[in-house]
Amino acid sequence: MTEIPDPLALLDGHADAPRIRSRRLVNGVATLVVEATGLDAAGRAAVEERLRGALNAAGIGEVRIAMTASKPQRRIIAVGSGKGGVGKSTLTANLAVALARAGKRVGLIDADIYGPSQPTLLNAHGKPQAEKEKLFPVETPFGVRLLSVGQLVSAGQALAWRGPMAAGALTKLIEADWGDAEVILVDLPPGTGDVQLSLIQKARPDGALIVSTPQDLALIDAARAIDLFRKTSVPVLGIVENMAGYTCPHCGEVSDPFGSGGAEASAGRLNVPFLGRLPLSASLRESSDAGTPPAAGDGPAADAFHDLAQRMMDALETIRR
Ligand SMILES: Nc1ncnc2c1ncn2[C@@H]1O[C@H](COP(=O)(O)OP(=O)(O)OP(=O)(O)O)[C@@H](O)[C@H]1O
Repeated sequence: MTEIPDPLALLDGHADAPRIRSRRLVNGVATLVVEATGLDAAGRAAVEERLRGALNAAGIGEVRIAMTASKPQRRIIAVGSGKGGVGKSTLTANLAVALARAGKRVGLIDADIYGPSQPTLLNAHGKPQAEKEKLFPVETPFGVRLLSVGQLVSAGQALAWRGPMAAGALTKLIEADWGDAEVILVDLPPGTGDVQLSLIQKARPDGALIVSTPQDLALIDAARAIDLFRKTSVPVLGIVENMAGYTCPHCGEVSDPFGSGGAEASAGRLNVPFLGRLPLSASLRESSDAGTPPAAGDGPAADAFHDLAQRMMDALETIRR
C-alpha cells in the first residue's frame, strides 16, 4: 500500500513547528491550530505571518490559523492595609521584584485608586497597549509586568471615581492579557471599600497579605482588613510590619517612632502568621521615589524583601495543602 503524502509536511522543518497542535488541508484550505502560550500580541502575529507565508509560498492560498493558549496556573495575591500610608505599595513593588528575581513570572496590578504609585516605584511610565479592549501590561525594567489605574488617566489627573467606575477599571486590569504570569500581586487602596469587594468577587484572590505599622491605630484598621478577607473566604497569608525601628545614621541608636512589636502581637491575637518586619529607612524611601526598588539591588534591604517574598509564597503553599 502506498502512503498518501501529507501535503502539509512542508511545515515539519519550520521554525514554528513545535507550536503546531494540529493541521489539515481540506479542499485547498489549510487549517492550523497553534499553541500561543507565552506570546504577546506581536509574537502571535509574527508566528501567524511566518506560517501563512510558508504555506502561501507552497501554493496554498487559503490559510486559517487558530491560536490557543493553555491557561497557566496563576496565583493572585491581594496586598491590603486598613490604614493609608503604611508602605503597602512600596512593599508590593519590592515583593514583585524579589519574586521575579527568584525566577517567577510576575504581574502587578496597581488598584490603588487614591494614589497609584507603582509606575513611579517600578520606573515604568509607558501606556499599556490594547487590542479589542484587552490591555497588555507594560514591561518594567525589573522583570515585572505592570498595569496600574494610573495608566488609564493622564498624569496628575485625579481619580475621582465612584464605586462602579473603580470596579470597571479594576475588571479591565484583571482581565488583561497576563500571558504566562504565574503570580499577580494586587496593590489595593487602603481600607475595606468597593475596590476590595470587586477584587474579591472578580478575581477570587488565592491569598491576602496585610501591611501595617506597629502603631495601634494602623493595627486596629489592619484587623478590619483581615476581617473582610476572612468573611469573604480569602486566606490571610500573614501580616508584615513596616516602619519598625529606625537606626540613627549618625549615632546608631535605634528608636521606634511608630512603636515596636505591635503587628507581631496583633498577628498572634488574630491568629494570623507574622511574616516579618521592615525598618523605617530613609534610603528605602529615597530609592523608592527614584524608581529603583531596593529588592532589585544587593544588601540587607534586598535580602529582607527576598525573605519576605519567600515566606509569603510558603504561606500560600501551606494554605493550598
Ligand atoms: N520602611 C519604610 N521606611 C521609610 N519610608 C517608607 C517605608 N515604607 C514606605 N515608606 C514611604 O512611606 C510613604 C508611603 O508609602 P506607600 O505609598 O508605599 O504606602 P501605602 O500604604 O501604599 O500608601 P497609600 O495609602 O497611598 O496606599 C512613601 O513615601 C514611601 O516611600
